[in-house]
Amino acid sequence: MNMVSRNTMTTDEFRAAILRHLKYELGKDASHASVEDWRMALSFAVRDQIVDSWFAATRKTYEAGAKRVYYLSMEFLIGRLLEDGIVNLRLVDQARDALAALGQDFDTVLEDEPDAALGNGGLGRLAACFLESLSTLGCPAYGYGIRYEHGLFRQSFVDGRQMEAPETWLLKRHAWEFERPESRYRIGFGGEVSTKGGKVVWTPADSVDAEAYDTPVIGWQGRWANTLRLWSARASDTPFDLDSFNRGDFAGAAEPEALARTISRVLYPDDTTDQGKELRLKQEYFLTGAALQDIMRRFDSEHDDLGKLPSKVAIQMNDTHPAIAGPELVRILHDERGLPFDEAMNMAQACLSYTNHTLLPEALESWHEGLFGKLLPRHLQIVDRIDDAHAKAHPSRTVSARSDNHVKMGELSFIMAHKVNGVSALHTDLMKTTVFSEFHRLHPDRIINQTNGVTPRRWLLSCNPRLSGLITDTIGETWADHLEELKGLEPHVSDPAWLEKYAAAKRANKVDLANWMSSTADINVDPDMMFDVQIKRLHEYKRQHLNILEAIALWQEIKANPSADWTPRLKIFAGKAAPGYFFAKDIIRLINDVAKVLNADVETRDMLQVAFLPNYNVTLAERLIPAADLSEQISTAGKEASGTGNMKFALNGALTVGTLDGANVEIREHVGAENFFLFGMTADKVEARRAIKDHAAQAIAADPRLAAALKAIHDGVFSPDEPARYHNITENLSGPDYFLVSSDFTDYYRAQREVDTAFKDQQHWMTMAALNTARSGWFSSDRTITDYMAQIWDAKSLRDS
Ligand SMILES: [N-]=[N+]=N[C@]1([C@H](N)O)O[C@H](CO)[C@@H](O)[C@H](O)[C@H]1O
Repeated sequence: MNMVSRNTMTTDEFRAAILRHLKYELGKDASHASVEDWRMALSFAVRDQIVDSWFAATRKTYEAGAKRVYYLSMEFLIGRLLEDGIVNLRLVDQARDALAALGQDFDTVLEDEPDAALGNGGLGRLAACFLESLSTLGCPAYGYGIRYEHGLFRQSFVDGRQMEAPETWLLKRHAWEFERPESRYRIGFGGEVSTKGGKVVWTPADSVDAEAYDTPVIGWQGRWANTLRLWSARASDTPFDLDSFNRGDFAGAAEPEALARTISRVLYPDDTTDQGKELRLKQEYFLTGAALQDIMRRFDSEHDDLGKLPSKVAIQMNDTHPAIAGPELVRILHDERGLPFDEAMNMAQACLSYTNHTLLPEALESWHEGLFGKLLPRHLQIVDRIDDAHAKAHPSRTVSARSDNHVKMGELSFIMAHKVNGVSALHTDLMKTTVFSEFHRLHPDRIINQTNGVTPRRWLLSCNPRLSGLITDTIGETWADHLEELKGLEPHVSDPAWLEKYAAAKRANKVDLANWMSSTADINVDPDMMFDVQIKRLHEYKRQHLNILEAIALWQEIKANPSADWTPRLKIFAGKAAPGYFFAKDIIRLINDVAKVLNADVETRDMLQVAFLPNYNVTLAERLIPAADLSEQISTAGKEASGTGNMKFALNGALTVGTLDGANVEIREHVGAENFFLFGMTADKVEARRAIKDHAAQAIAADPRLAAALKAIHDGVFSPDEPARYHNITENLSGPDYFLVSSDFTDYYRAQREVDTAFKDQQHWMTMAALNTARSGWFSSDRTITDYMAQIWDAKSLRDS
């Protein structure tokens, strides 16, 4: 059996460590300690071991003069870190037993930790999974991001409407960051560009300081740890204006610090939408400028030959948000280090690579030259020279980084990157045939695919201990960082006794979720219902409104045929809408209004219920995914670049009902078409259908169920006190319906009835579920990062050296 080394710390040693930290770090004795005190004491005890690995990894990297990967991202959706540390250090039993010996409940202590919600959705969570895999693989790396005081807003519902409140993770103590006052950089904005002594000099008008906060990121078995360095904004000069204070202008006195801190105050809550706000551009340059100064300082401290830079530094731009890294690195190499412009440009390009995460036009960042030039006058000049150099090298080109008085960040990133990747096979193909088709013609080898992945430590081992226990009992433990070994489960799937255990794990997870829902959200559900789950950001292309439309049609069918052999189903929704995205917020309200009617309907509620759980975040996902039977991945084909929730569900034995979009395509290839409920138009069919003027009306005319469901919404069945409340939705779905909800409805309804039939045969269903788990090993972020290391970064693991 493939065993993994144990953590040698004993429960007694661990208990002593917790007590030592409680006394000397928190100044508390056990009898007066709060749950937060115990959480902090436990965290410090875990952190001790993480810091040991961290120091060892840092030392090894320096001694080897190794190449480092720098992952620049405006988002790192970390979630909680305590359990992640305990699981990666293999200290679960010791922690649980040590706390029990101290009269404390492990789960209660874990529950006390706030989520670090420093991201919007998939892009941010991917960055966090990538850092954990970089550490697990022992690849020297830094994540660079912003230490937002307020992460993604807290969501609640009032009369079914989304309400937003500031997120306040920093109001609670946490043990995972080390302030680094010595790592502080000045970031300039605005001002003048002049030439002095033949050299171009940029003299910023304003500046803020970026101060570093380091969080160690531990890998599997604690064999390596890398650094997540988050920047916090500080006033460059005097943070406090004493003169104003003495004049009694107290607000004025605090203004310098308050203004500076604005830059790292809050995360912009938009997922796949370009905000285009000045503060956002300032945030992007703040992150990138600080990161590049830090990267160059570290390089200079180890190397005195600038020519070595590309062989020691690999910089990944997580979408276009840090795309200013191109002009900034050229500015440093040309203006400050004196390299000729073309040489500086080529060297920068050799260091830089760019990941595109979406094709949605509204998400592709572009800045008006007025704003860009005002904030970054020298960078605008450099962008123009970069664009001119590219035009000179490619006279036939029809694209540029500068057009319609804007700086196009996608085009700039493409020109400044030596490799550009998409995040699923379909998405990468669509990049080559749509938004980047001309660039692909000019640079046929630059676009490559790196299908996303998820870390199996958080998304299986930690969040689903029952299933993980069964897997380990069956194939040993090395699957945790060799996820392809899950294939070893296949021979056991046909063993009824084994399958029984598999089913029991799923059922017990569902019971846990049902208990949690009744205790926290006062929703009482039967764990034998099918748990049908759609959890992701609210967006029309993700089609949560198609899902609720199907629920309404099913409800109407059940009411028409109450005695039919229906499959009891609970539809669970969770997800936030960007505060300014009103159509998405109306979809949330509609789902809550439908839930109110359906859950109160005594004739049908045993057959169909709907629940929208508030404040979706990483921790709620960890609670929902292990308990799911059905995973809703129903986006309009060609719109979801990859998806990563889809991978987490398949890994945890939820069957997918989905379109051939993003990574759904590859999930279906890996798990087998017979273990996937496919529906809907393919990406090429979508374009053709959308070209038909009245495509929605045709679909509605052809499907009475669809017509009846839309009519119920339109007539105010779910909003009797305001019948016209959802006319904007019904008019959209029977009119423009850009995301083809109506045109895909009939096939979706058909697929859902197939799901109902399949779920009745639990033996068959669980067989399909177990095969999903067994065949999802490829979707580990360890595989993804291994490929990035080989095909983009040319970086090596130092873990076992
Ligand atoms: N921005 N962005 N893009 C996304 C997600 N919304 O964060 O990136 C994710 C990570 O690559 C993708 O899985 C997802 O399809 C895509 O829409």
